[in-house]
Amino acid sequence: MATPLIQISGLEKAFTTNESWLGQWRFHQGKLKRKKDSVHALNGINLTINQGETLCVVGETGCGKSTLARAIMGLTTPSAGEIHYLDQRIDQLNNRQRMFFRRRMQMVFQNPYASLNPRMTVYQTLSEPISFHNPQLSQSQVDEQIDELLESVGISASSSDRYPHEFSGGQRQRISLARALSVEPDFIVADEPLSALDVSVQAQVLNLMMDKQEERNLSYLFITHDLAVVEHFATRVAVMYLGKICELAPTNTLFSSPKHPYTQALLSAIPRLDSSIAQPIRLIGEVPTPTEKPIGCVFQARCPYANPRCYVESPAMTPQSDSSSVACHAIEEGRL
Ligand SMILES: Nc1ncnc2c1ncn2[C@@H]1O[C@H](COP(=O)(O)OP(=O)(O)OP(=O)(O)O)[C@@H](O)[C@H]1O
Repeated sequence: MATPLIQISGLEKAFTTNESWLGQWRFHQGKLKRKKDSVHALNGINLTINQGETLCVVGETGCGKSTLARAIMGLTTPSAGEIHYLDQRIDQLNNRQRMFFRRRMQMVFQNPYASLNPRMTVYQTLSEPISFHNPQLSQSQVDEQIDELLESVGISASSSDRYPHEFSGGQRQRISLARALSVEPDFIVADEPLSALDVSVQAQVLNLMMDKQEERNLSYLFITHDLAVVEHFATRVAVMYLGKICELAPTNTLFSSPKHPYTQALLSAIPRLDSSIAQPIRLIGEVPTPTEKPIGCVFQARCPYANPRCYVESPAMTPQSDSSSVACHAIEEGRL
């Protein structure tokens, strides 16, 4: 039985895009009115991440994947909803209260060069979190941990006095991973950690992450656009569209029988050698702007199965017989 590590319920995030008081005034029907413009990045996310699993989040650009990751890590404050780490609510913590969770939860970013301090050597980058979270360790114990950590991610311990710019992209991402692992977390959020790397290096970093997961029973929230990586790496997959999850399923189930029309379109775009597999599904219609809070199903404008109900009522995530859950009226009504 899977044990939930992170539980997210009703998570919403709206960004105000015209913060300045002056910028909020508009002429509307001959009258001057004040209006804050918002981008609704997350529109009610419910999600559980279990201990030891890799939950991959996929969806097209701007659907809210990074905002979800940042909200979990406390890097952006949600507008509504709750996030729990085991039985502790963590979305309202101040910096001091969050300190314990910084140790338990770490993040690896897309661009390893931007996320490493260029003025710090690898030794300094790693010794800071280790010493901060383990004040009882002597200097020689810290040094020993750094050497072990570097060797474990395939970086020679003798290069610890070098700066980030002296390493390749793949090596820098390994150092970022070593920094995340240095505090022995339970959970790592990885926001497109492979996209800045070339394909052979991607495979090395991915294998390293899988090894570390096995060694330490780590849980990952892994954001990627690469469906081949998802198929290889994920335990479960959450498909997002316009700030909502439209399908959540074990990886095999999702790839063998995608249910939501958006998931079907997304997976049909994967090039396959087998020509008997159906042609890519082309989605028609525009992606609605996230400045308007969606009414009804978020996918309505592009869905070939949309009926009047889809324009007024938001579909709830409904469990299916094969352990997946889908939010779609057409499936619920047996039209798909
Ligand atoms: N700080 C911000 N201020 C205003 N709008 C923002 C901010 N951060 C994100 N957004 C908006 O929120 C929406 C979701 O953005 P987010 O970065 O989470 O998407 P994403 O799915 O991670 O995209 P990508 O795959 O391109 O990284 C987008 O419309 C984006 O423009």
